[in-house]
Amino acid sequence: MELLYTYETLKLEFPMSDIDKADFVILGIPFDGTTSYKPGTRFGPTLIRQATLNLESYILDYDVDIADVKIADVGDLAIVAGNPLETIKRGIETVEEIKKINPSAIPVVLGGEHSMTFAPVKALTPKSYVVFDAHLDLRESYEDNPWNHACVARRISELGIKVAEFGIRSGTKEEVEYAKNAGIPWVHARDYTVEKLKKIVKELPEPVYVSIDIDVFDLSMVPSTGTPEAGGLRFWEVIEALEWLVENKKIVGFDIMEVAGTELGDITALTAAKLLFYLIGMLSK
Ligand SMILES: N=C(N)NCCCCNCCCN
Ligand SMILES: [Mn+2]
Ligand SMILES: [Mn+2]
Repeated sequence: MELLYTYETLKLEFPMSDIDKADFVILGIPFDGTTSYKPGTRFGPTLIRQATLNLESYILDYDVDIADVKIADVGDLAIVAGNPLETIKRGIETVEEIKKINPSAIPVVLGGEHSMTFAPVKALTPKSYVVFDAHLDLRESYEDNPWNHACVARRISELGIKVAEFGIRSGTKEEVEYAKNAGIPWVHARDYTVEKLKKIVKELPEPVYVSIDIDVFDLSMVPSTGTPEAGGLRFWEVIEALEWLVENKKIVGFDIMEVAGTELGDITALTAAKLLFYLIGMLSK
């Protein structure tokens, strides 16, 4: 089924479901028009899908086989090159189309730069936004653009959605001030513990949208990303947090953003593909 603004792309290797029968609907948003350091996150959706070919579909520790999960993949959004706001508008319309066809499906967005997260969040209207990221993303504007990827959490906060951030190790004094005044809790990567996450997240209203900026992981695991930062979280630390989140909060959607790269089999895409399987797996258990 073709939606207004999407086109067919590489699919996962096992049979995919139709949107109306799916539990998860994958949408790629290959936009990297505002990336400020390393380019290439436009290739993220394709690189992540291709990296899943390397993985067993059976998740040992969950006893869940992703191949048995009803997943639809609508392909990638037809972006508007260089225009984040127009692309976001198309993204909002597309996620709304998906929910109209199948209100119970969980949209899964593969980025593309983090500014695109505004689209599923605006379409799904969660009460809370939990983000794993190296960056606060609370700038008012960056490089003369309020829709820059460094501003996405601020645009979401301005919708009245409760924001909580984990794995942070980059931001400006102004962003820290904004977080304080807006009541946005955030945990620095060096101080992170799952107990601190639980204490903050358990107070958040539901439903929750979960966003993973792949640069939350340590640089060694994700060298191909828009703005890489050393000192990140470990893979199983984030999985442990997500498992608790999924167990304790209603999740309306999630995304994996800022995966860049130019080569098939890039380790950043492999990290993202494993994360994608684990997220779908834990939500399917
Ligand atoms: N959310 C983000 N990815 N933020 C990145 C902002 C750009 C940081 N570069 C600072 C440049 C100063 N030399
Ligand atoms: Mn980000
Ligand atoms: Mn980031």
